[in-house]
Amino acid sequence: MISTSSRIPRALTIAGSDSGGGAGIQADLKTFQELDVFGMSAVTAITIQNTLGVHGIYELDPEAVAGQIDAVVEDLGVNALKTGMIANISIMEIIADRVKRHRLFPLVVDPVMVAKGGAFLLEKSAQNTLVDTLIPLAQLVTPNLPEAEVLTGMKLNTDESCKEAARQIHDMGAAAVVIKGGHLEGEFSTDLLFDGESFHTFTAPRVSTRHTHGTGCTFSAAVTAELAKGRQLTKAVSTAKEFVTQAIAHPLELGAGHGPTNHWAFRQSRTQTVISDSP
Ligand SMILES: Nc1ncnc2c1ncn2[C@@H]1O[C@H](COP(=O)(O)OP(=O)(O)O)[C@@H](O)[C@H]1O
Ligand SMILES: Cc1ncc(COP(=O)(O)O)c(N)n1
Repeated sequence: MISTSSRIPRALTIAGSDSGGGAGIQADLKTFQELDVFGMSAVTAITIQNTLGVHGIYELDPEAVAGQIDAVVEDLGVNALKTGMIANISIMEIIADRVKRHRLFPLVVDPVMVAKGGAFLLEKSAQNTLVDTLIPLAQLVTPNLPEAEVLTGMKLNTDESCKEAARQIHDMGAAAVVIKGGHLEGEFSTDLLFDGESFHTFTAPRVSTRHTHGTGCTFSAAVTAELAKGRQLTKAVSTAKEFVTQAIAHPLELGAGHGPTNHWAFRQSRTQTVISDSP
């Protein structure tokens, strides 16, 4: 029998564990699975977390993070990877080392800094280290608005300022940038992609909901899954936008706080069949 394993797209997430299952490693693996991609993980930190917030963080030894990356790369192979919560500079530096050593590509960097509840998921002094380590290695960086402001030092309150920020992050060495518009207000939620040559916008109706825990993780994981299948960047971002929009629009209403999104909503939106009662 001919082995088909080499044709199965495989994606790696390097991120923090969210015990509540809505963000981090758990959101990434669910998203990979929903998009028919085999998911693998390298955990950077374990968070004690639920919909009410982050109640504790246990950072892993950088060598433990590197060991997980080496183990999956050397045996299973990685078609695309993403980073999420990185916790500290030592972990960031060892991830950058492994990306270079194994020539891992394409790399999606979600520059996770602060959880929606306010907890720091990356030590503050490491925020700008991203610019010297991982951003220059990235095929795509996916900051939300506050993260783009930290990276560029700009106040982002107009379309033109967002475009300028995207240009600046591209100039830091990233091949492409998506500035996500979830933190804005208005009828629509629009994300701005700059691929080094042109700008593309991805717009969906804004859903009025408190269940937006893990939206950024889910979006960047969906882009990574699509890149693992060999999709072109604009198409991958477009599918990811559709995935996260469905996940937000069909909330599961779990937990007493900011609940998770619905990771199976995208699949259901594609497979819904019309049931007819005629004989
Ligand atoms: N209320 C919402 N309605 C529709 N889309 C949203 C909403 N909030 C966020 N999004 C989308 O979810 C994705 C993640 O964005 P955002 O929430 O800004 O990221 P993060 O979780 O990193 O803060 C983006 O595609 C954004 O447009
Ligand atoms: C482990 C982990 N990674 C990322 C996030 C960010 O998600 P959000 O901004 O929705 O809180 C999180 N809360 N926890």
